[in-house]
Parts: sequence; structure tokens; C-alpha cells
Amino acid sequence: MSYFPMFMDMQNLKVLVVGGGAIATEKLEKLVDFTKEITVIASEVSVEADSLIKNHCLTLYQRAYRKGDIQGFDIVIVATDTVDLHKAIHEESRGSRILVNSVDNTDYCDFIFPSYVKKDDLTIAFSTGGASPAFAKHIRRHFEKIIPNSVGDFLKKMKALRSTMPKGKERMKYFDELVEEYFRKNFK
Ligand SMILES: C[C@@]1(CC(=O)O)C2=NC(=C\c3[nH]c(c(CCC(=O)O)c3CC(=O)O)Cc3[nH]c(c(CC(=O)O)c3CCC(=O)O)/C=C3\N/C(=C\2)[C@@H](CCC(=O)O)[C@]3(C)CC(=O)O)/[C@H]1CCC(=O)O
Ligand SMILES: NC(=O)c1ccc[n+]([C@@H]2O[C@H](COP(=O)([O-])OP(=O)(O)OC[C@H]3O[C@@H](n4cnc5c(N)ncnc54)[C@H](O)[C@@H]3O)[C@@H](O)[C@H]2O)c1
Repeated sequence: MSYFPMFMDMQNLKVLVVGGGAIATEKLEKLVDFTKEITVIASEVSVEADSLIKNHCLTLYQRAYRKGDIQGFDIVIVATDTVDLHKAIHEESRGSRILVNSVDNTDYCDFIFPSYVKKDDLTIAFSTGGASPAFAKHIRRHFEKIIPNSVGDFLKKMKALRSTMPKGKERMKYFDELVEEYFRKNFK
């Protein structure tokens, strides 16, 4: 089965990132926009990972992963170069509600990271289900170029209208017309 695309409120979720190298840094760069409840356990921490950890006041344990470390976390991202650890942590998490992402092997993933464009309230996420992360990156770049900068202001306006106008068929029709007009003017 394929992955269900879901937008999740992560603010109160506790996230553990195992590993402090290049890929852990890429994952951390994204995660810090969605929750500050992030702990990193890594034998070695790169300069880039270390500055992210410091700048965002994340918790760091500089040591190797120990069995049991995943307890108390909601989400665990395994981003190490120790291949066996990905399988071991995934197995350890079974029977719990902890969701695991392994950057090394989709067999050990409950969820995978999408590539995404985020402009204010608009988020467009892309995934190939692991078939080609490079493709996900390039289609993200393509969309980044075609999304107008005005989209944030337009969505703000729509949000305000939604909170002031009474719900119903008339409102639905009006909103559809406004969005259609926005598309006519801003997309080719
Ligand atoms: C989208 C993105 C988001 C992010 O990382 O946040 C992301 N990978 C990105 C880039 C990227 N990753 C890789 C390359 C090299 C080219 C290539 O292999 O295609 C490039 C391109 C580059 O860096 O230029 C190598 C790679 N990736 C994975 C493996 C292991 C494996 O395949 O088993 C290997 C082999 C490692 C090796 O060979 O040693 C696995 C995963 N990578 C995923 C996400 C998940 C599936 C996403 C999907 O397809 O839907 C998944 C399954 C798990 C996960 O990471 O959650 C981010 C783009 C961000 C952006 O720029 O927008
Ligand atoms: N998902 C992706 O997008 C993607 C892209 C490229 C590579 N990868 C894969 O990601 C993995 C990591 O790559 P990298 O470039 O970040 O490697 P790296 O060498 O830069 O970093 C590895 C990190 O894991 C830590 N580590 C290793 N064993 C540990 C343990 N037992 N406990 C705690 N920390 C431990 C190291 O100290 C280091 O911080 C590779 O296996 C690679 O195949 C994934």
C-alpha cells in the first residue's frame, strides 16, 4: 500500500532524531519549523547540526543510541550510517504508538518525508513513495518557480472572508469565483 499524505500539527509532539550528520541536519532544518520538542542522540555531531541544535535550543545527547531511548517520544527519525540500527529501532518500536522514519530504508518507515513548497498558508507536498527522491526534489523546484508570491496575501483575504461570511451555498459559489479569477490572473 502507498503512503497517505497528511498535514499534521506537530507542536506538541516529541521528536527524537538519531544521528547528527548531513541527513540528520536536512531533517532537522525542516522539523524546527513545526516543533521545538526535538531531541538529538548522536555519537558525532556535525558543525551544521550543532549550530541548528544551539540556535533552536534543542536537546542533545552526544553518545551512541541505547535500547530504550525511543521511549516517551511520538516520532523517531533514524538518520545514521549504522545500517543495522535502522532495523533495530524499527523493531523496538513495534507494539508502541511511536512512528518511525528511517532515512535509509522504506521497509523501516511508518512515514516518509515529502519534498515541499511552503509559501505562507500554502503547502504543496510531493512524494514518489521512495521511488525517486531526486524526482521529488525536481518537481518541488518546478512548482517553487510557478507559485506567485501574491498567494500569501490572497489566502489571507480568503481566510478573513471565510470567518466573516455566513456558511452556505452562496458563499461556496462566491469563493469559487474569487479563486477562479485569481487563477486566471496568476497562472498560465
Ligand atoms: C524529498 C526529500 C525530503 C527530505 O529529505 O526532507 C527526501 N529525500 C530527499 C533528497 C534525496 N534523497 C536521496 C537523494 C539522492 C538521489 C536519489 O536517490 O534519488 C536525494 C536528492 C538530493 O539530495 O539531491 C537519497 C535517498 N533518499 C532515501 C534513500 C534511502 C532509500 O532509497 O532506501 C536514499 C538513498 C541513499 C543512498 O543512495 O545512499 C530515502 C528517502 N528520501 C526521502 C525524502 C523519502 C522518500 C521521498 C519520496 O521519494 O517521496 C525517503 C524514502 C525516506 C525519508 O528520508 O523520509 C529530499 C528532497 C528535498 C528537496 O530538495 O525538496
Ligand atoms: N533519506 C535521504 O534523503 C537520504 C539521502 C542521502 C543519504 N541517505 C542515507 O542516510 C544515511 C546517513 O547519511 P549521512 O550523510 O547523514 O551520514 P553521516 O556520516 O554524515 O552521519 C551519520 C551520523 O550517524 C551517527 N551515528 C552512527 N551510528 C550511531 C549510533 N549507533 N548512535 C547514534 N548516532 C550514530 C554518526 O555519529 C553521525 O552523526 C546513510 O545511510 C545514507 O544512505 C538518506
